[in-house]
Amino acid sequence: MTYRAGWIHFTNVAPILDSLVLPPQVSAITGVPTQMNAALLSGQVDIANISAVEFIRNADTLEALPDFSVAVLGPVYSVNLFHTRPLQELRRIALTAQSAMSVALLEVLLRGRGLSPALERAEGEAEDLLNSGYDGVLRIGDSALREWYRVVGPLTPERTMTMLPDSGRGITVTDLAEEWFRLTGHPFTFAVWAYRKDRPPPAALIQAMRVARRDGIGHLAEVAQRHAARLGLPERVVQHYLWNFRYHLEAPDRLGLEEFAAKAVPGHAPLRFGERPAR
Ligand SMILES: C=C(O[C@@H]1C=C(C(=O)O)C=C[C@H]1O)C(=O)O
Repeated sequence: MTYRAGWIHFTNVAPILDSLVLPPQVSAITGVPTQMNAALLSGQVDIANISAVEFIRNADTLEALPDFSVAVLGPVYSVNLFHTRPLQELRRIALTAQSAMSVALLEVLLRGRGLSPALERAEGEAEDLLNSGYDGVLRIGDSALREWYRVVGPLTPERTMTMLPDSGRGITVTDLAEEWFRLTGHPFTFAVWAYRKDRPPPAALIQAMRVARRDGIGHLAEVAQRHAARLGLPERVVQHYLWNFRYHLEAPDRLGLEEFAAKAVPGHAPLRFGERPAR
């Protein structure tokens, strides 16, 4: 019987997925986070790299691979709130329907500051939405990375990624993972590779994913070059963006995940992970 995978194939997982050779009898589909979350929860696929909040919400039926994550310590560059007034004055924020995780994180961060602006789903470019009645726009993934760079770039030899300002063109960019770090001192884990407890992945798939990740991280400059061309961004931006991710769900990433779970989904079932690979 075929084992079905669902991949959120944003650039941030290119170092794992680009060189992945699926074992025989494993098939894969791709989509944005909310599509892959739904595909896993409905049983359309058996494993997917899903929004960590959906893993937490469904902890009674799901388990996650113990050594795969999309996490960061500090800024992520691609989960951004673009806004035209100070955070405490925001009245109307446009959310993206692609994302479950960033919406849950935004809610936690707003609640922590005692803020309650209206949150509405609306698609489109951040700048267009900011010109049409919204004072905040939440965007994720490749388009958020591109819009961030359009607002705060360009990079010069004197201005590296971490030195870029947080505003430009009258727009401030609040990086939600950096806000999380300021609040907790922990990494933020955006995605885990989850599967239904009764449908664990074949060992050959996990092995192939580990080989692909090693290969991707070992050839990060080439991965960055390929995707920079596709995204229309400088190679240096994409390379920094990619090396900044934590792909191994290490102890700090789990700590961040557990802390987020306690804040966002109080009373959730215990989070379950498959066995750790031998060291
Ligand atoms: C950091 C990101 O991570 C992704 C964001 C997700 C979400 O917001 O639901 C889900 C999976 C992650 O891979 C991003 O795409 O910008």
